[in-house]
Amino acid sequence: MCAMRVDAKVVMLGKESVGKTSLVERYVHNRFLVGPYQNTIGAAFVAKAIQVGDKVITLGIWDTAGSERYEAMSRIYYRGARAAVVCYDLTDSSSFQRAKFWVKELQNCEEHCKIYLCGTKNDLIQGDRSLRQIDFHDAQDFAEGTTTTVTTLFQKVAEDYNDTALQFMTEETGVDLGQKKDSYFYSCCHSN
Ligand SMILES: Nc1nc2c(ncn2[C@@H]2O[C@H](COP(=O)(O)OP(=O)(O)OP(=O)(O)O)[C@@H](O)[C@H]2O)c(=O)[nH]1
Repeated sequence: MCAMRVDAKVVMLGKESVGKTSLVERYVHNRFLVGPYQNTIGAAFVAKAIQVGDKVITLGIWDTAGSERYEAMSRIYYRGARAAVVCYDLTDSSSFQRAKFWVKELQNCEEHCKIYLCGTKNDLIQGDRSLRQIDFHDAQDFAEGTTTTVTTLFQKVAEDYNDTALQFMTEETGVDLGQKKDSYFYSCCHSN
């Protein structure tokens, strides 16, 4: 058996039932789980290799449980993460409050973790605009850019990781790097 070497740890955070597991399932296995909702207990791990230019970056994705009951455990999973995908349900304003909580916590505790804010269940608001509870501009206040699909979101995570890794290498050799970006946000509006 051959174990996969993980280059970057990625953590999924957000209120329960916002769709973190569905997002990871969609991205890694290209499927949407049907049937009754099953909450994540503790956390689940999956690794995925992504081509970035001529390199292959392997993301190790920790899908945490959203229930506040598991909050202390989620903290263990974000330690040392290079990226956090913080999810909120576009039809649930309380999930946006919870997302803000995680963003603040990551900003305070994980200075090298890049934060990607991700609005989920876009299909529901496409079907009925009145269901939208979080204004695009509210999310934009937290975001520096947008991606539209799950694939582009994780591709961006891998590319940003690659750029930062290169930056650290250059720093060590003492070459001038120009501007340094430590932490910023991306917003993604799809779960497909
Ligand atoms: N309509 C719609 N439903 C979704 C979407 N993503 C997830 N769901 C549904 O929302 C429910 C919760 O999805 P999960 O992916 O299990 O949510 P989670 O954030 O992992 O939940 P926890 O494990 O409790 O933290 C399930 O019934 C999903 O089918 C989406 O994009 N659109």
